[in-house]
This record gives sequence, structure tokens and C-alpha cells, in this order.
Amino acid sequence: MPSTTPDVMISAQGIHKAFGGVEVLRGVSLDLLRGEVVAVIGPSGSGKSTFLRCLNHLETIDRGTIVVEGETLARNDDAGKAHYAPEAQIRQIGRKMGMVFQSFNLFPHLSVLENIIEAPMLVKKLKREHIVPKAEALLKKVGLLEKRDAYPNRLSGGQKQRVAIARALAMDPDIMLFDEPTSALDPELTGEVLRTMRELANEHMTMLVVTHEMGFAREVANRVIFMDGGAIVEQAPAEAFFANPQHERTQAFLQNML
Ligand SMILES: Nc1ncnc2c1ncn2[C@@H]1O[C@H](COP(=O)(O)OP(=O)(O)OP(=O)(O)O)[C@@H](O)[C@H]1O
Repeated sequence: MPSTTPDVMISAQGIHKAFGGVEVLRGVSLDLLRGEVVAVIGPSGSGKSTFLRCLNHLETIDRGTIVVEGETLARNDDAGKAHYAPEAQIRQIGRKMGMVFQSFNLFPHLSVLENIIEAPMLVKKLKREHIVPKAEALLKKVGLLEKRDAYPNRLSGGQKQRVAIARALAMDPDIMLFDEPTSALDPELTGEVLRTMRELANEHMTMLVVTHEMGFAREVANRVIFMDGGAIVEQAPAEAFFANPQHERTQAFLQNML
């Protein structure tokens, strides 16, 4: 049974997903708790991004249950196939989660400020004068207020990613999902993005982070999940995970990464 207590922000149970007959998620289950920072690590192709994208309905699942803050996004029907909530409910559930992508996905034809206020105005129907001060406060928070009127092509990768984080936060999500947020950045630019994420974690934002940054997983995450071959092989509190990995596949992976 999926857990629906209020402190479980996302409950995903027995998630299966195949692309063209190849199963890339083989019964993945995870409860993400309020205020938790969970890092999902694992080799390339292990299904980490696909799992994250399923939670946010960027991919549909074949089988399993996804409950977000007590609201069911998908659950198995009598035939054991995933059945989704009606479209309006899917959209409402989607708004509980902010997503940050590896490739930033900023609108190139909009200024930094316009990128941030676009969704609150279009989706939440907020008035411009209401959302602009908030957008400016978010830009200040990510250290980019002076870039308010710049266009994305004038920003570094790290700056773009911080704008993308501010943009996601402007929708007031309860949960932030990060899909390899620093993988497209030059090494010297990852620190500024990780710092912003660390600040969010310190403010007790609930975060699920697919990452190759072992330092971030070790220092910021409360819990680390290791995926391999479309399944969760091992999970533990971050300190225990790195100090004493139990599974030999985890040990081999960490040996390569650290
Ligand atoms: N849209 C898609 N169509 C077909 N196959 C896909 C699609 N998306 C992902 N896959 C495949 O699913 C598998 C899991 O991919 P996924 O991106 O989830 O892995 P990952 O663990 O996030 O890897 P990486 O760390 O390299 O990003 C891979 O074999 C990938 O090629």
C-alpha cells in the first residue's frame, strides 16, 4: 500500500517503465519525506533520469503507483497497468514539483526576469506587479539580481542554471526535482550551482537530486540511493552509505567515482 501520511511528499511504489520493449525501470519504490534531500546516483543508463521524469509525469509509467502529497497521480488498474488521474488533476499534482534540467531549458528569447515570471503569470494567472518583486527576490537569492534584464545567451552555464532554479522556485513548489543539474557545466561552474542547492536544502526544501556529484551527495543529501540496471540496489543515510557501502556493485561504482 502506498503511504499517504502528510510527511510523505512523494510515494512511488513498484514503478515499471519500458522503452520499446526494453524495461529500464524494474519495480522502483521510494518514499520521499518532507524536508528530505535524497541523492540518486548510479552508472549511466541505470534509469535515474527516467525515474525522476516519471515522478513529474514527463514520462508515463507502465505499472506502479505514484502519490504526491496524498494525491494519486497513477495507480494500477485491475489488469495491473498504470491508470492515470484525469488531466486537470495531473496538472495540479505537477505544480507541486519544480524541475531543474541538465540543459537549463531557459527560453532564449526572454530576459532572465521574463523567464522567471512567465509561468506564474500564464499558469497561476498572477499579475505582473505581484510576481516581479518575488522574481527579483529569487534572483537576489541566487545571486543574479544584476542579470535581471540580460538574455540567456549572455549568461554562463552556472548562471543559467541558477536562473533555472529561481524560475522553478517562482511557482512555489513543495518539492524540487533536479536532473543532473551540474552535468552540463564546466567544473569551475558547478560550485555556484551546488551552493544554491545547498542553501535550499538548509531551508528544508524537499529535494530529489539525480547527480554524479559525489561531494554533494555526501555533504548535502540526507539519504543516498544507488540505482543500477533499473532497480534500487542500495540506499542508506548519506554518511553510512559512503562510509560502509554494502553491495559489491555500489562498492565498485564508488571506487570509480571517488
Ligand atoms: N525517451 C527514450 N526512449 C528510448 N530509450 C530511452 C529514453 N529515455 C531513456 N532511454 C533509455 O533508458 C535507459 C535509462 O536511461 P536514463 O537516462 O534514465 O539513465 P540515467 O541513469 O539517468 O543515465 P545518465 O546518468 O547517463 O543520465 C537508457 O538505456 C536510455 O538509453
